[in-house]
This record gives sequence, C-alpha cells and structure tokens, in this order.
Amino acid sequence: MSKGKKKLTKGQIRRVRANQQKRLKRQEPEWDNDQLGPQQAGKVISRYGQHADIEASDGTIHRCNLRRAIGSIVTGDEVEWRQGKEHLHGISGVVEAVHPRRSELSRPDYYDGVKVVAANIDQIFIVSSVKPDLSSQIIDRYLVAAEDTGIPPVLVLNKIDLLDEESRQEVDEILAPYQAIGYPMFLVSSHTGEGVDALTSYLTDKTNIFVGQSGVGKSSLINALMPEQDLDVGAISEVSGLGQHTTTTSKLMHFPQGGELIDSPGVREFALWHLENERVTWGFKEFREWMGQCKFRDCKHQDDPGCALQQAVEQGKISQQRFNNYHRILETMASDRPTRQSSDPLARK
Ligand SMILES: Nc1nc2c(ncn2[C@@H]2O[C@H](COP(=O)(O)OP(=O)(O)OP(=O)(O)O)[C@@H](O)[C@H]2O)c(=O)[nH]1
Ligand SMILES: [Zn+2]
Repeated sequence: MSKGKKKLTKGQIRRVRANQQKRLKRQEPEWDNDQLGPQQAGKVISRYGQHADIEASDGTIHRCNLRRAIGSIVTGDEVEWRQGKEHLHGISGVVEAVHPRRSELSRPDYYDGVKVVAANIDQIFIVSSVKPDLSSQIIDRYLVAAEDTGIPPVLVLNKIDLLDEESRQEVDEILAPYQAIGYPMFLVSSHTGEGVDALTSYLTDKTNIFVGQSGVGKSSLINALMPEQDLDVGAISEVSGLGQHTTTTSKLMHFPQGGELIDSPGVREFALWHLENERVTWGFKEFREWMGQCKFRDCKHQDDPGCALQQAVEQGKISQQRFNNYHRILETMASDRPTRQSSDPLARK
C-alpha cells in the first residue's frame, strides 16, 4: 500500500511559500507607460501579496500589479488603475493610486499591533443565534468594536425557527435594550427564509460585513442572500492561474439585487481586544450623554459616590444588562491581548 502524501513541516511550508513569491515576482511584468491604457476608477475585490484583483466600472475583473509607491491597499479600497495593452502572465494592469478611505476595519495583529483587513464598509451586521445560547455580553463586545470603527452596526438574530413561545420571550427580553437604544435589528431564519427579505432590502446598495461567533449561521445566511456567491471568485483564479487564497484573504462579492459583502475569517472574527478602557466606555453609545458628569473625574462607575452612570441605571435610563456587560468586558479586557496561538477572544469567554 502506498503511503500517500507526506505532511510538510512548518519550515518546509514557509520555504515553499517564499519560493512561490519569488517566482511570482520574477513573472511580474514591467509596464512602460505606452503599454498602458488611460487611468480609470476601480475597486479592490481581493488582495494577494503583490497583486490585487480590481473590478472596473463595467464589472469586469482584472488582476493588477501595485505601484511600489502606493501605501497599503485592502479589499474595498477605491483605486485608480490602468489596463495593460496585453496580458502578461495573467496580470492585466497596474494600480496607480488609492483614494482616501471612508472607513476601515482593523484586527489585532501579533506582529504589527493592528492590521487593516477591509475598507469602505457601510454597515456591520452583528450576527447572533438562538442556539447555542444567546449572549448579550458577546453582542455588546461586537457593538463596542463596531462603535470604535465608526461604521454603523446592525443586529441580526438567526435561527428563530428554533424558538418556542417561552424561549421567544426570553430572547425578546435580552434584545429589548438594543431596541431601546435604537440599533436596527432583524430576526431571521436562514433555513426557513423568515425575515430574510427585510434583511435583503436593508443591505442593498451598501457595502456590508457579517461578523459574529463561529456557528451562528453566517455562511448559511450569506448563502440565503447570495445564492451565486462563488461565481466571480472561481472565475478569476481559473483565468489568472495564480492560485486561490480565498480562505485567508478578504474578498468582495455582490448581492444579486445590488450591494456588496466583504468576507473572510479575519473579518468575521473582528473583535475588540485592542481597545483602551475609555474606548470601551465610549462604545456603549447610550452612556455618552452621562460621560463627564460623575462626581469624581477618575470615577470607575462602580461603587463610586456621585456616579452619573449608576444613577442613570437606577433611574432605568441605562439598562442593567448593558451596565453589567460593560464591567465584565472591562474585566476580561486585560486577558484578551492578542497572542500567536489565539485569534478569537470570544471563544475563550
Ligand atoms: N435551525 C437552524 N439552524 C441553522 C440556521 N442557520 C444556520 N444553521 C445551522 O447552524 C450551523 C452553523 O452554520 P454556519 O452557517 O456554518 O455558521 P457560521 O457562522 O458561518 O460559522 P463559521 O463558518 O464557523 O463562522 C449549521 O449546522 C447550520 O445548518 C437556521 O436559520 N436555523
Ligand atoms: Zn461614574
């Protein structure tokens, strides 16, 4: 019996990757200006090392080199690019410049501190589900992270087909504070399709991301909203032959009715461990109107006398659930610094 493929060690994998990169670099065509068409607008669909897939305004996709002088470019960036008069090794153009971003999504990075994973996002859909247990603390962690980016969050509760009358009531109680604060909220089932139409119209014509813990049903939901999601991505890698890295790279896809989705594991796991305490407080947006009104400037909003936040809780103006979660999030913050081993602080809750 043959033994099958031998497993590579990490060092070997690194060497193979480095050689691949070198080969790609050697193939990199050098464009002279007269070999390039006029500058045109485009959007980054995906970024692969020294290249990016650019969507032109007519919807066609072109794998491009990046001019060395341009700074970081990520999925969702709006760029100026020029098409080559002929294709060289699957490369069909060059990115000349990147437009300023209207928003950025960053994740903590062990080596660089923070790394931008996607740009120009309009809405963050925070997906939770009925099963396993719905946790308001996890919702709040994602909300704080979303508030920090300045990108408006939207709450989605999936798997409502699993609710009976009693559990429906419990869920309504957990979600009531978010409705009171004014966060948009959608109750859906990706299995039965309930609520999916309302969600569809909310994300149309916007660039969206779906975040949330593993298993809440993000993929199922995306499939329900975007039945042909694999089409354009598969087509690119066939043409270019440069290989597919879709599991790690963020990619931008279109909803059939208009609007876009940026997705990748890095985007999905987006969380808040790199935030300072003040940013956490600020991330509870209904707390803001009481900030600076506590008796003591260094108020910890716990048992401190004259705490404006506590008074607001007592008067029912701030939800007890949100206030408790706020303190729990601060407590767990210090242990949630990124390490090489762990990438999802919420998994260790
Ligand atoms: N009952 C029910 N189950 C669902 C629903 N949506 C998803 N599921 C199930 O939940 C499980 C997880 O779904 P996924 O779509 O893989 O979850 P995910 O959030 O994409 O998970 P990651 O890929 O790990 O981020 C699967 O077994 C799905 O069949 C739903 O609306 N109702
Ligand atoms: Zn206080």
